[in-house]
Amino acid sequence: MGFNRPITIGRIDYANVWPIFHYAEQWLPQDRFVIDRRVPSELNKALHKGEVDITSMSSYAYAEHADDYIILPNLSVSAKARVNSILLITRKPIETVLNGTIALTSTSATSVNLLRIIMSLYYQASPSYITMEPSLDSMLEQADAALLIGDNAIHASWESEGYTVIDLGELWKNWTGYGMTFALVAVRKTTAAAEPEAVAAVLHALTESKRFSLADLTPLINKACEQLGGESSYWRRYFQELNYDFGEEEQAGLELYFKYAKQLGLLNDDIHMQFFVDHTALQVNE
Ligand SMILES: C=C(O[C@@H]1C=C(C(=O)O)C=C[C@H]1O)C(=O)O
Repeated sequence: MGFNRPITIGRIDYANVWPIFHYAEQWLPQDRFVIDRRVPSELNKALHKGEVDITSMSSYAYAEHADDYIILPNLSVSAKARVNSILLITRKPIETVLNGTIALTSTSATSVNLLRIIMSLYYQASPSYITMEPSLDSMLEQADAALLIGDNAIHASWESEGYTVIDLGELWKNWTGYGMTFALVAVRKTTAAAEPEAVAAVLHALTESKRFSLADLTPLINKACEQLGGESSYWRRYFQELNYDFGEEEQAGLELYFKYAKQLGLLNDDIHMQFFVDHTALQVNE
């Protein structure tokens, strides 16, 4: 029983998902699929409310409603170490920050909770937190440090002379030995049941887009320089240091994050990740 309407796909409105979406958008027919671009925190809510059917989203927000969602396999926004766009930025000594106030971007779910985990379990500190729109200057007027993600973090890092900048992907790697998965692509269970072929088509388009993008980063790098500024060498390294897979290694890192989040009361339940299986790919030979 299919939907009598187009399938809505949520696209994170940051450069970090470009490899997964760049080509896919052109390949998915517009009469069947609608792309909705928003920041992660808005897409997280939209999936929960059913305003989007399939979306790139915060891995933390997936976990909050894991029973209602299914993960599209081997797609993510992860980092093996440095992520370059999830940054705690301050002008003050770290001791002041640990005992002070941190402004958190309103656009994130994974990274704000990663920071809480790092503060509690790594630094054994309990700073105060306030949530704000992502603007470094106003955040640092009201707090001792700011957590930014995505394009806002990238732009802030280009203007960060004289600031201390902590890359949370790098800190997580040095602390735990694991990589970190910040975003996943998930589908509502009801959509996967009603529209398995459409979901399989989206999975195929995103997987092929990732493959094409990573085989030749130049078109994405040119687009990033044009739309977001910066040097092509920056963007080449940015896309190369991100990791778009979600295999055993990435799952192990994310499972540790979920475990710490539960330990701190940031998640209620143990998470059992469920993956979409593309039955349309199974050929029956008679
Ligand atoms: C690598 C990133 O990963 C992301 C971080 C997210 C979060 O903190 O909730 C959500 C999606 C991604 O945008 C980034 O934002 O730069």
